[in-house]
Amino acid sequence: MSRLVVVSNRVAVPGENRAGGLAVALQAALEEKGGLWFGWSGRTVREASGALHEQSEGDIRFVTMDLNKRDHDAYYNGFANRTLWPLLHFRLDLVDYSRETREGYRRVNALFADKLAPLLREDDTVWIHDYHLIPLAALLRERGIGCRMGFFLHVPMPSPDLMAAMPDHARLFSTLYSYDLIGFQTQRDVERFQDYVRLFGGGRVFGDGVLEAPGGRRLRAAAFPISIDTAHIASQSVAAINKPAVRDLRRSLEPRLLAIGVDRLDYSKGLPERFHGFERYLERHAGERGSLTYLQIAPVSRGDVTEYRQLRNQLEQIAGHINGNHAVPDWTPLRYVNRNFAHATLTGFYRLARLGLVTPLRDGMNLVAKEFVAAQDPEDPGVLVLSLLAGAAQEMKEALLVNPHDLDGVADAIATAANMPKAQRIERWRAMMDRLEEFDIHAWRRAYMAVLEGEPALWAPAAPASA
Ligand SMILES: O=P(O)(O)OC[C@H]1O[C@H](O[C@H]2O[C@H](CO)[C@@H](O)[C@H](O)[C@H]2O)[C@H](O)[C@@H](O)[C@@H]1O
Ligand SMILES: O=c1ccn([C@@H]2O[C@H](COP(=O)(O)OP(=O)(O)O)[C@@H](O)[C@H]2O)c(=O)[nH]1
Repeated sequence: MSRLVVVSNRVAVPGENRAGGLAVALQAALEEKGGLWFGWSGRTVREASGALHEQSEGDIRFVTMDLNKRDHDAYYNGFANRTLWPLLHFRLDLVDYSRETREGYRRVNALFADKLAPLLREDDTVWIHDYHLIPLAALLRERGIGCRMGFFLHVPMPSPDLMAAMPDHARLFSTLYSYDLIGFQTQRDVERFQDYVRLFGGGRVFGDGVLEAPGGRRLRAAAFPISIDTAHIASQSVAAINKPAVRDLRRSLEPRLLAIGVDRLDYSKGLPERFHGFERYLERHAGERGSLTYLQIAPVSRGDVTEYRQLRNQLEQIAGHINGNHAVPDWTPLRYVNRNFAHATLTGFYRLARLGLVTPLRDGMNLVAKEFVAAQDPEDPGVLVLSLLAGAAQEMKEALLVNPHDLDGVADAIATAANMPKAQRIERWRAMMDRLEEFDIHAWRRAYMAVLEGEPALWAPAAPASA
């Protein structure tokens, strides 16, 4: 059996407790089979980039690499998060492109390849993750690595015309042809990538997910919707109810219902729109005022990037405005917390909540939506209000699906969820939970690996027949 080597920018090294679905999901995926996890150490150093650190936990060996400030600025803060992130989230208006950060991105990817290549064995299976590392397979192949290599894109694939708007797009995106399998979150992402290959990428698209690159190399592209460790989260949420932070939250709410949002502080998550939607709920459903408290957990993310700092200021202003207008001496409608919470604690918060608010403007998947469902009490589950524009909406049709730009729609969905009879809540929850139990994070890893390792598997979580 070949060894699994996972490569990602963000690595959940033991003791690390940072928000982000990729690290949470890959940790769960690696726990089952073990392997090597290679990536950035999370440290920016004064010296030259490239020092390696190694540690092990269980069957997982972690090897991480330091980056210096110049490289980190160009690669992570710059090209990854100011060029590719907005582009891939359909935000051409926020794309900041510079040749300098593009070169920094390439330089760091080349360093990843230099440091990783000597650690690889011929029969390894290498699984590279996300937009930070698009050219890595091509760079490894230049260094003589011949083993199977797969890529998984955790974020959306936008329409081809948007991709083609990025200067020099073909130079970057054509490096994807060096992989054997490219995984996407949804079928729509696959289709948009196929359109790009056909229209701008000089390649051909065949049935069954097969693509042909210019020059004749063949590879596959398919959808593998990422998931969560459903059974683990369900049992964690029961135990978490006794954690002091969860008990304190419950005590502070009574007798009011809780609506919860948990998102990195990122413009893709639609937080200003959600706050405004909540305010619209307070106005449109004035009779219910005081019956529900909205807790938004929003740990600061990518705080060195200008757009993220501006978002933080904007949210502070909107939150102040909402509470200033609607709070009464014994009730604050919106609790806005910029702290990162341990995953286990969050499961307890989810279980307390009657509503989960997940309304991104675009999201590759959104694991919080799935975690919220997995953490509910089967006898008295909460209701998920979910954006149509999150990848998760493709599989979670029993949520209350909303367009996050439609503030009245979000307001009314909050009211509907708050008043939904128990029988209907149970019915909707059960359907989503059944699917999450079947297609959990382990099924995701196995399905991807089965295709990458050459044994085609059917991975199509059946969409429910009706909403
Ligand atoms: O590593 P950071 O810059 O701190 O950001 C955290 C992660 O954000 C993004 O997560 C995505 O992956 C999730 C799991 O597949 C998915 O549910 C979500 O929709 C995506 O936004 C990013 O893609 C990761 O690389 C980051 O580590
Ligand atoms: O304070 C926090 C906030 C979030 N998360 C986790 O971060 C992940 C966020 O993943 P998601 O796919 O929803 O979005 P991303 O941040 O990856 O874009 C989820 O597993 C959350 O439980 C966490 O551990 N602590």
